Parts: sequence; structure tokens; C-alpha cells
Amino acid sequence: MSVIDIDDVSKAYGEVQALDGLSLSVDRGTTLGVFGTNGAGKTTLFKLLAGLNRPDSGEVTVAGGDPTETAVRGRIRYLPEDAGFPPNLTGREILRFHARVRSTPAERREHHVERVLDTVGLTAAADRRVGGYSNGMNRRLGLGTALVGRPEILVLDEPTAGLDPEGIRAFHEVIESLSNETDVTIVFASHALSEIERLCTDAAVVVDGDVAVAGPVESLRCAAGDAVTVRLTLSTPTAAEDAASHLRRQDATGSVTRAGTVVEADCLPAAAYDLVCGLGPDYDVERFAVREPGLEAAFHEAVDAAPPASLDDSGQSDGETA
Ligand SMILES: Nc1ncnc2c1ncn2[C@@H]1O[C@H](COP(=O)(O)OP(=O)(O)OP(=O)(O)O)[C@@H](O)[C@H]1O
Repeated sequence: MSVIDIDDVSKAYGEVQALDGLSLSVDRGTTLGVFGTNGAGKTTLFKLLAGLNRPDSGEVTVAGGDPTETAVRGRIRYLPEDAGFPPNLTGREILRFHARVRSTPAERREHHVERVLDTVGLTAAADRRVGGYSNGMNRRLGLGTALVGRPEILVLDEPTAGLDPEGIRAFHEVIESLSNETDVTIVFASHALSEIERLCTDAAVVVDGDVAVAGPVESLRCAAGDAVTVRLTLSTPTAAEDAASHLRRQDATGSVTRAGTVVEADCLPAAAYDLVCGLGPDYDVERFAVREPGLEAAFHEAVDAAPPASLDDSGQSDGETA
């Protein structure tokens, strides 16, 4: 059953058409990754979902109602890209405040705040002023505020942007446990396709204010084609060029490229290991790996298929501002 329905929605900022007839429906319990080019309209879409803006035309329905209505908005949590907090308050005080605003009963408030701190890994830093928090800690606190009061729908705008690998791992663990253990619906924007492949059941590619392609991650991956890329590392550039020439003569290979000691060849999955073995002992292959087609291929297909944005006299595309 769908919990988000976006029907033919458009939104402009002056001359800039940020969303252009976008439609999308999201089932309850889905973890949806939204990705696209810069300025494609993701943040604009998220603000509509969070009830912070209204569309110029079309309809946005979240949890059965209009997200600009207070009762519906209370079921949604939006974490913007640049969530900021009063620097003099501690993490615990900020979460307490959110718990109070969201009507968590007084007798359960402290316990709830404690649990949220634990979930986002901020227990040790709970009583420090957030002015001294690192960027990663700030992002985690932002996620914590979004989790207060057990929301039904989480809308997270690039929550891992600017985080170090440890911060990204901590965020991934929170999202994985939320999607495995609850039926919360999570919509998040990311430029990291590997993150979407790892965490999401579904993905949507937004291009020029519209959804270019959407569906289960697995289907998008399959639709992106069957070819795998075999990546070989040889001991010298000369050896790599010899191996590349050998591979180019094989019927099973598609495109073959070489850069330094690395050779990449496209082929069907079943042919990958035969190709490597076929190089035989004459070629000193130091390493090899097989990369499967992923969302990256689906993304490029969607972007390439979208009609080009028209250019104005200054040479800027009409989907961008200076
Ligand atoms: N308040 C605003 N005033 C004017 N133009 C805006 C405003 N907000 C967004 N835009 C424009 O609308 C378009 C869509 O912006 P939006 O922020 O939704 O894209 P995005 O996909 O989130 O981009 P990014 O990946 O770079 O964060 C862009 O051309 C942007 O410059």
C-alpha cells in the first residue's frame, strides 16, 4: 500500500522549473534512494514531502493526507542537508526539546532520549555543547532529532554528505536496523550509488525535475544490461598492452581499454573467468576483479535518455542558476 503519492507535480522558482510534472508512488516500509544530477530537483521534492512547500500544480499525498497539514506533518520527519542547532545546547538538551515538542510523555522522555542517543552513537558526547561537535556528530544528531517520537516517514536529504567512512558506516547501521526492524518508510537523497545499492529496496533517478526511471533496485540493475567488466592488473604497461591486444582479438569481449598497467574488458558474465584463464601463464596477471553492472549504469542510461536542457544565450542550461 502506498504511503507517498506524488501526482504530476510541478514547482518553479521564478524562471527556474525545479519540478516538471513529476509523479512517484512509494509503498509503506520501502527504503527509497533518490539520486540525480545537481539541481535535478531532489531538495525541492523533499520539501514538498515534508510539507514545507506547496506545489504550483499537481498533488502530494503523504500518509493519506496533505503534508502541509499539521496532523500529517507530525508523522513525517525531514532532515535537511544543512540542519543547524543552537551551539550552546548539548545534544541531550536538543533531543529532549524535540521529545517535548513531539509530545513524548514526560515519564518516558528520558528513556526515549537515551535510546535515540544510543542509536545514533552519541551517548558519550550527549552532555557536550553541540557548538563543539564535528560535522559527523552534527549529522548524527540531526538523524537523532528525526528519530524522536518514532516517525512513520523519514525524509533525509543527503544525510551522509561530508561524513568520514566511520560516520557513513554508523549512519548505514542505523538505516539498516530501521528498515529491518520497523516498517518506517525512508526516502533519502544520495550521490553515492553504492550507498543506495546497499541500503535501498527501491531507487528513483531524478533528471531535470522529473523521475527518469524508478523501481526496485534489483530491476534497475538488471535493466542496465548484462555485461560485466573484467579488470586486470599486470606487472608492466607493456604486459598490459599485450594482454589488451590479446583480449581485443577474442570474440567474447566488447570494449577493451588500458590505462597504465590496468586493462578493462566488457564481456558477458559467463565468459569472464574463461577470458582471464585464456590469458594463460604468458601474462603475469597480478590481480583481477569482475565488476557487475550496477545503478551507475542505470543512472547513466537515464541521464543520457533525458532530453537535453535548452541553453540560453549565456551558455547556461535552463535547469541551473548561477
Ligand atoms: N529557493 C530557490 N530559489 C531559486 N531557485 C531555486 C531555489 N531552490 C532551488 N532552486 C533551483 O531549483 C532547481 C532544483 O534545485 P534543488 O535544490 O531541488 O535540486 P537538487 O537536486 O536537490 O540539487 P543538489 O543535488 O545540487 O542538492 C535548481 O536549479 C536550483 O537552483
